[in-house]
Amino acid sequence: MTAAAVGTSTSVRAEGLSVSGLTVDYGNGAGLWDFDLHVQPGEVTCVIGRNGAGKSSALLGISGFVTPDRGIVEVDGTQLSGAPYRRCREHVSLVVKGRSLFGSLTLAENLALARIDADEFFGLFPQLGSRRDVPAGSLSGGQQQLAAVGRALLRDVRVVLLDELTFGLSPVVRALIARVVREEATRRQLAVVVVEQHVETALAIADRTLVLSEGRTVLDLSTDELAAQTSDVENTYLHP
Ligand SMILES: Nc1ncnc2c1ncn2[C@@H]1O[C@H](COP(=O)(O)OP(=O)(O)OP(=O)(O)O)[C@@H](O)[C@H]1O
Repeated sequence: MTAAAVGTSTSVRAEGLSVSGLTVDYGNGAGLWDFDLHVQPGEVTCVIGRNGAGKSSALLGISGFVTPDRGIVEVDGTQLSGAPYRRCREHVSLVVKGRSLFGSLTLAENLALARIDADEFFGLFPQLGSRRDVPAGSLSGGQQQLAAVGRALLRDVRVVLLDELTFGLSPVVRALIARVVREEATRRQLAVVVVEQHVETALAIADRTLVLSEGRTVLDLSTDELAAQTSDVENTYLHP
């Protein structure tokens, strides 16, 4: 990776998240090249592809946790700049793989730290109500993932990036998360990007789906187009 290529400027205003030419070159032949994306407020875009395709690199480059070699990231027409914590605080929620709560703090304390309205949160996930004052580290994996997703969706941001949000979860919890993400994207007019390995999740929540292979976008599909070629996409780009 080279020094930050993302500076500060304002271009023609486009609502939502716009990414153009995002390139993350790890210097070992792997990474992400010339990644383009536009997600309008209220839309969900899924990014799918097999292991190592570059999906996480896209989210890390957008959020600034990895410094892109090239590319422009804009939220509502304003180019993002600055350290990752600033980007995440002001514009972007990012849920990474694994759990992203403070394990020694209670669920309620985790929410307070992110300035989330607890009533709104427990309205989304009433099944977590009884776990409110339990240390987040002692919640089950699925409960922690629900909490991390809810916290990301309810923060005062315009863009939500979710990496493998259904990884390792039961079908019931996967369906619950998918429903909440879809509903909150619409209700809060969020631009949401979801990295996924399951076409079924993309079919359930996405307006568009990008398929990555070896660091490049090989397909950009509407949900109808994805439904029409699900087995081709799975056989060519998802299965080993
Ligand atoms: N810090 C790094 N240094 C060197 N190579 C890296 C680094 N991070 C990722 N890579 C490589 O870049 C490529 C893309 O990785 P990335 O994690 O973005 O893929 P992914 O599609 O998210 O994969 P997975 O589904 O397995 O998480 C892979 O070949 C990976 O090995």
